[in-house]
Amino acid sequence: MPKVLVSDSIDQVGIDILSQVAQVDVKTNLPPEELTKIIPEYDALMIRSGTRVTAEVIEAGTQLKIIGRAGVGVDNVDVPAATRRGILVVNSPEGNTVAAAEHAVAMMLSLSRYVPDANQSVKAGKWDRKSFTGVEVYKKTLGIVGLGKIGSHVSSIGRAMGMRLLAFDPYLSTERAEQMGCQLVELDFLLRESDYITLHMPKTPETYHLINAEALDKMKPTARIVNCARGGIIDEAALFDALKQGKIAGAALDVYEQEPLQEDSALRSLGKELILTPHLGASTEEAQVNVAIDVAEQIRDVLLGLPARSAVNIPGLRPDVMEKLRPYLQLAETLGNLVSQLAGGRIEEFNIRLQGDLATNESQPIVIAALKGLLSHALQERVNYVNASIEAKERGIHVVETRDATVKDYTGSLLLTATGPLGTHSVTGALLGDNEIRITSIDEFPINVPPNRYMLFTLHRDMPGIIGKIGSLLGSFNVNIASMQVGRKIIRGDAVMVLSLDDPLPEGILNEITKEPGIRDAYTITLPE
Ligand SMILES: NC(=O)c1ccc[n+]([C@@H]2O[C@H](COP(=O)([O-])OP(=O)(O)OC[C@H]3O[C@@H](n4cnc5c(N)ncnc54)[C@H](O)[C@@H]3O)[C@@H](O)[C@H]2O)c1
Ligand SMILES: O=C(O)CC[C@@H](O)C(=O)O
Repeated sequence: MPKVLVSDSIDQVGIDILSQVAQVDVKTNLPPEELTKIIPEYDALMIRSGTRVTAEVIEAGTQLKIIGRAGVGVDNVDVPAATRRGILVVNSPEGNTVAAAEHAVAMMLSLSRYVPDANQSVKAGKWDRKSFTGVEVYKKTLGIVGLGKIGSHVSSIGRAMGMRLLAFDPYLSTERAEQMGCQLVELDFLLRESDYITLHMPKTPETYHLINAEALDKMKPTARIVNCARGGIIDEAALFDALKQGKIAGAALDVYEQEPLQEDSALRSLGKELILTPHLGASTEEAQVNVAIDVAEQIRDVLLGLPARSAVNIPGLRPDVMEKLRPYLQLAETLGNLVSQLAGGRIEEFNIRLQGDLATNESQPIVIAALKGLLSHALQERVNYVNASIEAKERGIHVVETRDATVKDYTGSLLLTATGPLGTHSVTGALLGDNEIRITSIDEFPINVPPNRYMLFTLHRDMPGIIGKIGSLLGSFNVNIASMQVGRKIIRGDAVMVLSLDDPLPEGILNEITKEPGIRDAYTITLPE
């Protein structure tokens, strides 16, 4: 019988499902070295947010076939390490949406009426009504940052409470936001206008410390902010200062830069202007049943040799089909991610062209992988091989799929074209003999470069000296160039330059590059590791 380790507390309904096919051991609060020691015995691991599944744990898990996260975020799992070992990582992208949204609203109302402090005061034997005069949310402006599943649910509750709704989401169309009764605005406007701000986006390099001292300075002195998304999106030190100095009226946090929150965190010393909960967003009976069923069923199915329905890293395909398609799925995801960044993220139209040997009906998973790549910059681990098409549809992206078997440059190639705020951009890619990914054209300019974590693309006039200028400019910002290639159609016409960089591009440098004579446009790209 296979063995499953459950290392965080999950609802009994999940244990019952797993017990149908496996021996289930529940061992919570394991120190990391103990987990690494016992993991070789197990075929599956089921966790919540408490267990850190590091590359070391994955390396030690020689029998592991699947890691199930009873919840959405897989930021506590080293997913690339699992993928390298062929271990499925599954989650429950929607099981706790309502719970998290309701917790954010509860925080907003508690902040407005000082419910936690008033309760403590009465329990301490007092009858103090004066200290707890609150404010109403009716007719106030609610700024939602990240209008995905949870943000949308918060918007419908906000609307029902008579609030004016603003939203900032760089990956969502104005039409989709309007359908939810929200006015899509820039972040600056939202920060300045909102009485309440609630955060519902993933933690990414882009959103890390998005709410810093500068952002807090822009908020009204009467504004209140709620973070039930991920720790690190708000700079906690800056928030402490802003609350202490009365720059904003209040904040409520469910998530922290470090969890559990350090015992000596300065945040614990603040008064009724700050409400803290211990990552309770998903802690409802209903959500815990939903996520436990969602994930336990997937672990059970995989142990029975069936596909998983919500795999974050590998689609649920038959192993032989998967073996053949795996390099193409990687190609499609990488190109999808790249073209979405070139087009500016908020994609309106997406064209997927399967060429050469890929122009068959068996290539459908490649189309899905391209969509997953397209959305992954915005949605991170919440987009998977199952929901990618639905997510694209719900975001109003017009997807066109074509096949052309006559293109013979490579055995099979993929041409992706996306239209977004930065215009229409295209990228072609193929696999070399040893399944190495190559980007073979950008905006129809022929190139031949492997994808890299950090890349810079320029569209420029092909003229002497331009490459040297960009090289020196990057050097002056201490950015090391790993490789460089130019693609052009005619000599001294337009050209693209593709630079693979060892370091991310520092802020402001893109502006400097576009100011150089001859440079028409420049784009910076970050691909997953
Ligand atoms: N506190 C909890 O217990 C709890 C429970 C569930 C989810 N969460 C967290 O809540 C957050 C939202 O989850 P969801 O299920 O709604 O995700 P989702 O993927 O459905 O929505 C996320 C939204 O954020 C947007 N986004 C991406 N980058 C952005 C940026 N830079 N600025 C603004 N918006 C951006 C995306 O376009 C998307 O619309 C996640 O961080 C998730 O991990 C927390
Ligand atoms: O309670 C949990 O397991 C964390 C929930 C939440 O942060 C998630 O990512 O699903």
